[in-house]
Amino acid sequence: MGKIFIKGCTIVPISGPVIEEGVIAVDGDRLYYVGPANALPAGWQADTVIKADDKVALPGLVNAHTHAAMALLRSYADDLPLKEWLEKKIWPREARLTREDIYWGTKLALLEMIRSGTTTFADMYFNMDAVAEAVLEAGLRGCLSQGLIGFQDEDGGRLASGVSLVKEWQGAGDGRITTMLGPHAPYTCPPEYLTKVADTAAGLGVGLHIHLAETKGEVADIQSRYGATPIALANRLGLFELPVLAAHCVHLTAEDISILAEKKVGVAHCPESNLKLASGVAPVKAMLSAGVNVAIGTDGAASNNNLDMVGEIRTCALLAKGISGDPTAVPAHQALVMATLNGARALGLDKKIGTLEAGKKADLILVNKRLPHMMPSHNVEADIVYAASGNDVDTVIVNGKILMSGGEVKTLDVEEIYAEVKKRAG
Ligand SMILES: N[C@@H](CCSC[C@H]1O[C@@H](n2cnc3c(=O)[nH]cnc32)[C@H](O)[C@@H]1O)C(=O)O
Ligand SMILES: [Zn+2]
Repeated sequence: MGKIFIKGCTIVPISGPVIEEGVIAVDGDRLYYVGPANALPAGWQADTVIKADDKVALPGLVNAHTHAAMALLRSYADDLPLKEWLEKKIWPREARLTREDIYWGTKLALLEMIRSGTTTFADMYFNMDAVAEAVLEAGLRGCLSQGLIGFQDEDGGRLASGVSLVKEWQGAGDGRITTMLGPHAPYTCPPEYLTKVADTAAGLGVGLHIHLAETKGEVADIQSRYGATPIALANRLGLFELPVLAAHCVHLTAEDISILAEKKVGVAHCPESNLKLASGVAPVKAMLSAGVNVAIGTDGAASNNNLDMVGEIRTCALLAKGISGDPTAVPAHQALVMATLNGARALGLDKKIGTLEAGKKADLILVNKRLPHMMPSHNVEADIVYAASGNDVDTVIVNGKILMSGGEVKTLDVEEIYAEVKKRAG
């Protein structure tokens, strides 16, 4: 750790206007100064100096919905609707995954995330202690939840392991690991089970990570079983009295949108997964104008099929315009806010991360702008959203530690990960 001085970069702080030729001073795990070069207090000495006049600095990206270990199942089953994809392909394959498979699949995902500028991710899977170990090693930030499928949890063993995850890992890695409980969805968790999970989460002081209103089929099914939309059902059961991170939220009524806004539910919009599974397109413009906190996630690499948040931001912005017929929907700055500050808020981390401001944790990325597709730089936020890709990320810092520089990830052994995942891909 120590002190890092990044000089000469274009800064996109998210919390304010773009700063040209700015500097960032990192002291330990925190941002000490972010601003124009002439304002840094005299006598501030750094251990590491990064010359960044050809770079753009942004807050680290927040991937608000993943199943990281599914990187092992990348391109394992494609071109199917959600129900068939899950029931016929994914769940039978997941039943054969070992704890070690999940550890190595997660390491592959973390490598890909760091490589493309993600510094924080919200993950729902199983064997989450293996995921936590991988997060400790890789150095990024993870908000982890044990996925809970109610009808597979007759004896309560899965809920118990979700509880252990919270008790054993909350705050680990200097606070880099936080936890939630992960009731999978209203179609896999009956109402009594959802209530039980919510009560348990309330007792532990953590939030919930759930899939809601992903497909038309789900909405029809929940409506006919319980006489309410998935959102209204979750509200009726009291889930939204807790902090909730709700993935997808594709098929919504006007009333659903008001509930999401009023209850301050964090929505993880996953545009590419929704497109690929043909689940539909979430009403992002309507949610944002109603004041819903909409963040961006990739979902797992079996339904995306990459974890590149820079690409996901672009898809989000383009799709919102295309579907609404309004080119002003989700402008570039808004798309970046969604992928940083809104993600931080949805994970309950906005006091710590999400913007580049003195006092916040030092989670930031440097993106190369000395590239043909980033020239001549009329508007750097638009360049990032509409022209860049995750490959352009050069440097990643989390909690004041350099995880990648010059495109080289320092905390993970790339060759070892490739060998392990190839071996386990069957
Ligand atoms: N079956 C697990 C718990 C589920 S983890 C989360 C689950 O969500 C599944 N999943 C991945 N993407 C999606 C999606 O888009 N919608 C619904 N489920 C998904 C994923 O395959 C995984 O089975 C156990 O043994 O305890
Ligand atoms: Zn998911």
